Amino acid sequence: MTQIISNLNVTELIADQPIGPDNPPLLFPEGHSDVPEIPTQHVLQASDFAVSWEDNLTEVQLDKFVNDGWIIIDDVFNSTALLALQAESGFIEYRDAQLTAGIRVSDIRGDKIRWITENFFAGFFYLESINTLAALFNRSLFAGIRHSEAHYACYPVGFGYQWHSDNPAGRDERVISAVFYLNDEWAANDGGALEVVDKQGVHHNVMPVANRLVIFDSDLRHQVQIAHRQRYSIATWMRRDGLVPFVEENN
Ligand SMILES: O=C(O)CCC(=O)C(=O)O
Ligand SMILES: [Fe+2]
Repeated sequence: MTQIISNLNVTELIADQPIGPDNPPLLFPEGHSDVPEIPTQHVLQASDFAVSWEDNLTEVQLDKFVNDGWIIIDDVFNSTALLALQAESGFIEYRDAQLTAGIRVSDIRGDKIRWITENFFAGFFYLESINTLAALFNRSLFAGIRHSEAHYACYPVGFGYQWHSDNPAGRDERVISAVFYLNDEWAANDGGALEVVDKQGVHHNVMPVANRLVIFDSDLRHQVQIAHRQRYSIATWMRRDGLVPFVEENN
């Protein structure tokens, strides 16, 4: 099975232009002699993930976040960035998510995950863009975020994630949670909604549709309803503690 094919050291992500669902970004090993020289090809770069967060986080949105604890931003990235994230999410090797060190409880949490490190390509640009969103939350709401972390997640058919908050009891390092969805043409009968209880106690169902970012206070309770179709996302947390270098086990 492919190890990390989006490793920056060994691969280069090249996107044809124009790219579309039938022509996704391509991954080629560095120095690979068979790579075609197509002059219109575009190497993915951080600027492809530039988002004008100020335009999305209007006063109305910020007020809603303060009062209700959650907001949705749709159509977040341009199609190049979205396709690159979708392609990367489909290629990487996932591992079983853990609840506590070494213990897996798939009745509670059925997702398979892969933490995003600098060895990722699209995912790392995503995280950099999220950091500019965090800076905006710091400027406008004094959120006190010092770094962000994120993992790709894949929920197999028949799995969800039971009610929880993203800060385990006695912890408060996670300030804001954000989940970015990657699923084209997700229908209501595919299940897999994120059900979140807002600060007023109202339940909301959020469908995991591509290019949608749902942002919520990490203390809000939420669950992922059982998915009837494979469900892809990037779960993201903006944290108040300093950056801890992420060391991934090589197993
Ligand atoms: O994928 C989602 O909609 C939410 C995932 C979640 O709650 C988590 O990973 O903590
Ligand atoms: Fe969660």
